[in-house]
Amino acid sequence: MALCSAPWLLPDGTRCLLQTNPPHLDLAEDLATLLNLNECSALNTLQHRYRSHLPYTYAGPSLVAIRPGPTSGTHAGKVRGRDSTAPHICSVAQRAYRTLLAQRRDQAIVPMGRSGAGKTTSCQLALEHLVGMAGSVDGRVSVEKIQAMFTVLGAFGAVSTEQNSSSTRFSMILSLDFSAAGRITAAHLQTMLLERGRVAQQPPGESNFNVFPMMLAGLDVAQRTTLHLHQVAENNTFGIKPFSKPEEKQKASVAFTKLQAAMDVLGITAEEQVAVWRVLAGIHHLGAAGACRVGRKQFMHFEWATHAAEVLGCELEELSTAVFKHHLKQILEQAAARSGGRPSEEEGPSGQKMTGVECVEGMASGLYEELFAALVSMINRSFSSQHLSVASIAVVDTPGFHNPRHHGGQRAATFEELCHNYVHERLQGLFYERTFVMEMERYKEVTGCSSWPPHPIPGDPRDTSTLWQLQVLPGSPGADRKGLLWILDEEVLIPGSGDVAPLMALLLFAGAGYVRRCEQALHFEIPHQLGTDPVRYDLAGWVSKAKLNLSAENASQLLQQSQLNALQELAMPRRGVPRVCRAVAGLEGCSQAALQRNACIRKVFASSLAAVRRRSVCAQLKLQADALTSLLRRSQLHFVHSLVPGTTMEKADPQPLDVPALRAQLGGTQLLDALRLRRSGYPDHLLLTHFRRRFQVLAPAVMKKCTSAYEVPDESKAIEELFQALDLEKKSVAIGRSQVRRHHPGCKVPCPETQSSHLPRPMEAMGFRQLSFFGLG
Ligand SMILES: Nc1ncnc2c1ncn2[C@@H]1O[C@H](COP(=O)(O)OP(=O)(O)OP(=O)(O)O)[C@@H](O)[C@H]1O
Repeated sequence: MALCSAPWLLPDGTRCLLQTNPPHLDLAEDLATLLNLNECSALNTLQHRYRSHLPYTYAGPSLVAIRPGPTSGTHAGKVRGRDSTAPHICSVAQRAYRTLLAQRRDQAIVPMGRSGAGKTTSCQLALEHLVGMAGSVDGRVSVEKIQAMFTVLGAFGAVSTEQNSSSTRFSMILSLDFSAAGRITAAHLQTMLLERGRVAQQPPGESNFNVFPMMLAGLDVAQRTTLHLHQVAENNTFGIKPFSKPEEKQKASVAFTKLQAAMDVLGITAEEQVAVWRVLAGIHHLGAAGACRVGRKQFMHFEWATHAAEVLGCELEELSTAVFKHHLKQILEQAAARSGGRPSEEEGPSGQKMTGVECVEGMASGLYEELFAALVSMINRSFSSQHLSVASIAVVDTPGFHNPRHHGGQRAATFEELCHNYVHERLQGLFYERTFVMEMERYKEVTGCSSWPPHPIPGDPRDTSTLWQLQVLPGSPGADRKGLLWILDEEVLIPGSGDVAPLMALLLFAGAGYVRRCEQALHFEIPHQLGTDPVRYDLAGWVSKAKLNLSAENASQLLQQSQLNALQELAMPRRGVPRVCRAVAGLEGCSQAALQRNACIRKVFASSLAAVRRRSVCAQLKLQADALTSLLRRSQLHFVHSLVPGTTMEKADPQPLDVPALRAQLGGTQLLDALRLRRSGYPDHLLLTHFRRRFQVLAPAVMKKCTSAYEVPDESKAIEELFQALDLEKKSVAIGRSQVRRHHPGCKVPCPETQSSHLPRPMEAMGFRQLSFFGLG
C-alpha cells in the first residue's frame, strides 16, 4: 500500500504506530491504493469490481459494499477461505476478531448507508461468520440461533416498502462476548428507537410490521377462533389486514411457519408464543374498534373493543380506562396544572388535549413496544450465560438513510424518517470523529505539528449537516443549543397553535438558511448528507407525534395486570426497568459485560435528568441516539459503507449502476477525504503492550518473562529485549531517549525521524510490511 505509514512510538513511550497492511492485498481491492485518488478513479474502480461480481472494496480500514444483484445470494464475493483478507464483510468480522484477541479491546462493526443498501444482510453475515468461526463455550450461541434471531427481528421489527421487503425500523446492537481463548461466551441484544407509531400509521406504499399479515395467514383455525381473528373487520384503522392474493397468502403462511420455527430455536415456549399472538390480536382488534372522532372519547365499535379486552385478559372497562381515561393521579395532576395555568401531561407540551384516535393509537403502539421488548428479553434469555469474558464484538444495525426521492417517490418524508436520518447522521458524526478528529489529535500530540494535514479536510458533519447544526446552533429560538428534535419540544412549541408551531420554529431556521421552505404548505427541505442529499419533509401531524401519549405509557401496566398469566409473564422481565429508559429493550442480563453495557445506557439517561423529567418524546429520541453512540464509543469501530447500485431494484445481476446516485452516496460518506488523510499521516497505532503481546510468541524467553502473574512488565524494555531476541539490527530499532527530526513529506514542521528495519519472516507472515521506530525525546 502506497501509504506514508511510518510506525513510531508516542512520546509517553506507550504506543507505536505501524503499517499493518494485510499481505497479498490486490491493489484493486483497496481504494487507498489508487495512484490518483479522486472521485472519478474511485468510481471507476468500484464500477469495474462490481461488474466483475466483486461488490466489496476496501477504503483503508473501512469497507465499501455495493448491494449485489438479486441472484448473487448473500455470499456474493465470498470470502476466499478462512484466512482470506479479500474485501468482504466476513474479512471485516475476522479483522475485528483478531484485533479483539490481540488487544483485548471491544470492537464494533458499524454499517451505514441508504435504506435497502444491505446493512442488515451485512450484519447477519458478519455475525454468522463470527459465530461459525469462533464457536461458543457451551453452545448458547449458534449460527442457527443467529439466523433465528434475524427471522424474528425481521418479522417484528421490519416493514415492506416498495424497495425492500424487510426494511428495518429499529436500531440494534448485538454484542458477542468472547473468552480469553477466543470462544463466544454469550450474546446480548439491545434495541432502541423502534418506530412504534408504524403500528397505527403507515406512509402510502408501505406496510405495517411484517408480522401482522404473516400471523393472519399462518394461524390455524382453532387459534384464529380463540383470538377472534376468524372474521376480518371491514375497516381496520391501523391498516392491519390479510393479504388478498392467494400467492401472497401462501408466502405469508410459509413465512409464519418459519417464524414459529425460529421462535422454537430461540427457546420461546408454545405458551409464550400464544401470548405473543394474543398481544398482536389485541392490537388488531383495537384498530378495528377505532375511536369516535367527535363527542366523548370512546371506542367506535364496541364489539371489537370487547374482543381486544378478552384476548388481552382484561375487562372492557379496564381497557377503556387505560386507553381513554388516565389514572386518578394524572387527573389530579391535570386539575392542579390547570389551576396553575400550566399545560398538563395529558394535554401534552403544546397544550392540546389528546384525541380519542390518538389514545387508541397510543395504546396500540405502547403494546407493540412492550411486546417487542419482551421478545428481545426472550432472545437474550436464550443467548445469556455467566461465563467470564474479556472483550466483545458488537454488530450494529440501524434503519438506513431515508429519502422518498431515491425511488422517484412523490411523497415527502415523515417525522419517523427524520428520526432515522438523525440516527444515521449521528453515526456519520462518529465516523468523522474517529477518522478525522482523533487522527489529527493523535498526530498533533505526537509530533507537535499543528499544520497537518497539508490539504483541507472536509467539514465536520456535526457542524455542517443540518440536523447537527440545528442541534448546536447558538441563538436558536428560546434556548441556547437546541436541535431539530428539540424544536418540536415544549420549550419552543407555542401552546394551542397546533402544527403551526414547529412550522414557525422551522421558519426561523429557514431564515438562517439551514432549512429551505418548499412551496407546499408545511413542507420543508433539509440538506442532509453534507448537502448532497436534500430531503423534503411534510410537517403535518408532527406536533401530535412529538407529544407524550399517556395511553402508550399505560400499555405496560395493562399487560402486567392482565388476568392471563402468560401475558403477565411477558411483561415480567421489564418490571424493574425505569420508565425513563423503557424505549430501550434488552436492559436485562447478568454477565459482567451485559451489566456494563446496560450501565452505560442507564448513565446516558441519568445524565439528562431535566429532559427525562419533562418526559419529552423528542428528548427520549435524542437520548436513545446518545445511548447508541455511547455504547459504540467504548469500542474500536469498523465502518462498512453500504451503497445502493441504483435507484430502482433491477432483476439483472449485476444491476446496471446509476453513476450519479453512486457519486452522491460516495460524496456523503467522506471516504475519499478519509483516505487522503490516511495517506499523509500515520494510519495505524498499537499500544506497546498490544505490540508485545502480538509478537512475543516469536521469542519464548521474553514471553515467559513478560507473562509472569506477579510482575507488570516494563513495555519499552520488553520490546527492546524482544528485538534483541529476534536478532534485529540494533541501529534499526531505536527505542532510546534521543530524538532525530526530519522534514516529513507534505509537512512544514520537522517530524520525528523514522528508521526502517528489516522484518523477520514470521512478522511479515503476520501481516507487517514495514516496521520502524523513532527515538524518544
Ligand atoms: N450481500 C448481499 N447479497 C445478496 N443480497 C443482498 C446483499 N445485501 C443486501 N441484499 C438484498 O438487498 C435487500 C436489502 O437488504 P437489507 O434489508 O439488508 O438492506 P438494509 O440496508 O438493511 O435496509 P434498511 O435500511 O431499509 O433496513 C434485501 O432483499 C437483501 O436480500
